[in-house]
Amino acid sequence: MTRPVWIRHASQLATLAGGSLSPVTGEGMNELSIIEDGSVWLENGRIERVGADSELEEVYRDRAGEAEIIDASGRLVTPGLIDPHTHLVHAGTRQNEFNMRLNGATYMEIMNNGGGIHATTAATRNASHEQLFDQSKKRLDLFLLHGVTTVEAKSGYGLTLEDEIKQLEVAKRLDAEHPVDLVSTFMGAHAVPREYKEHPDAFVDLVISEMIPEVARRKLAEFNDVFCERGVFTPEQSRRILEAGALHGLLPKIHADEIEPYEGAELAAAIGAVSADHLLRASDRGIQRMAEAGVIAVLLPGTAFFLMAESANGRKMIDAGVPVAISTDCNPGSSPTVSMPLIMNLGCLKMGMTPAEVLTAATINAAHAIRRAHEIGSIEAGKRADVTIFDVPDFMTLQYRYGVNHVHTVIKNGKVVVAGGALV
Ligand SMILES: N=CN[C@@H](CCC(=O)O)C(=O)O
Ligand SMILES: [Zn+2]
Repeated sequence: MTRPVWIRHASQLATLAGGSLSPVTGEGMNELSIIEDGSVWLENGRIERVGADSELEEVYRDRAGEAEIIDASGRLVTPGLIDPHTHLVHAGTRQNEFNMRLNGATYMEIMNNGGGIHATTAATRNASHEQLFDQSKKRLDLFLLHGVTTVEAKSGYGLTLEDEIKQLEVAKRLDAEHPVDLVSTFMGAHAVPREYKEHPDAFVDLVISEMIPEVARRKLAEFNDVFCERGVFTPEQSRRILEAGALHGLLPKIHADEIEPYEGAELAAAIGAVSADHLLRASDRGIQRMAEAGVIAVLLPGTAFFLMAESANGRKMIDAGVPVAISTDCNPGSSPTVSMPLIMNLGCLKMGMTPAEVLTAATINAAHAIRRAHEIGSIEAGKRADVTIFDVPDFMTLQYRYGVNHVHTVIKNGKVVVAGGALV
């Protein structure tokens, strides 16, 4: 049995309370529900009580001896960060392509010439379960060191039933064996594999008739995602794939309007997707429709940064009433980072978001984007005891002193898993 943990005297305890029922929008994204000189009691893996330190002192004085006490004086305490969009489970790296892009090649040119997603697909197909597990676990350790306690992970580098299942099984094992929780998404429609180059519709049929039913039958994923992009999957193919997934209980997500405007945001709204992700080139009409339909925009400013493209217009989306979440998009081609703190910095610097908005986007709205807001994303009694402590005094300094990992302590399920910036 783990001891209770009592976090005391946080200079700012950003609880993000009050947003669990529906994604936070508009001015609400600036409301962090901060408690100064804040205090949290964690017990049996749950948050038991949250409030001013003087209030918890009254309640827990007699039990102080039982608890592991963490003095958070001068520090910022937030919900454990949540990354709602990653391609965590993959083999190999693509620094050669980075160099090619720096020399003028484009992301899509590289992919159309057999590199890009195809290169990682070949490496992932060739890797054993054990090799994939080891490589992905290293990345997951780094996520934890950067304050992240829950990660969404997509398949999509197998592109055969067997290899997609291999990726999803690695994710399932990581979820079981690693402190970070994983939420799985099936993304068999990440690219048309080379062997189907001349018959893309036959591959779409395979995804629909064989892959989706089997992944759902084995309960290996909760979400279904597709790369809707000119030269990859058309909006019509994407719609078929997402509707087929929904019939099997897989909730739709979509990689939309990343490289070119392609009516992905409009499609997300039309089918009621949980989220539309990327949106660098989303149209004003698409943004409006997403706001009306309540589709969450999962914005990935690291991808725009690394692809040297103009970022999604987070400011415009928030002002239009779209609920915004942010994510690393961790993958070996377009965003090989594991740093949610850096992503929050980029949210401010490249997407016009405020320090408060990026924290909302990386916690409670990220929880909504993976349908976990009833469990995580805020520091409220009854929720899972996932908490991150930063060695900065307030949420503004977290963005101001950019590019640095300020994570000091991470508590996952009520257990201290990072202390003094190192894995315990
Ligand atoms: N755009 C599609 N998929 C990934 C990149 C995958 C890769 O390049 O390996 C993304 O979200 O950016
Ligand atoms: Zn992605």
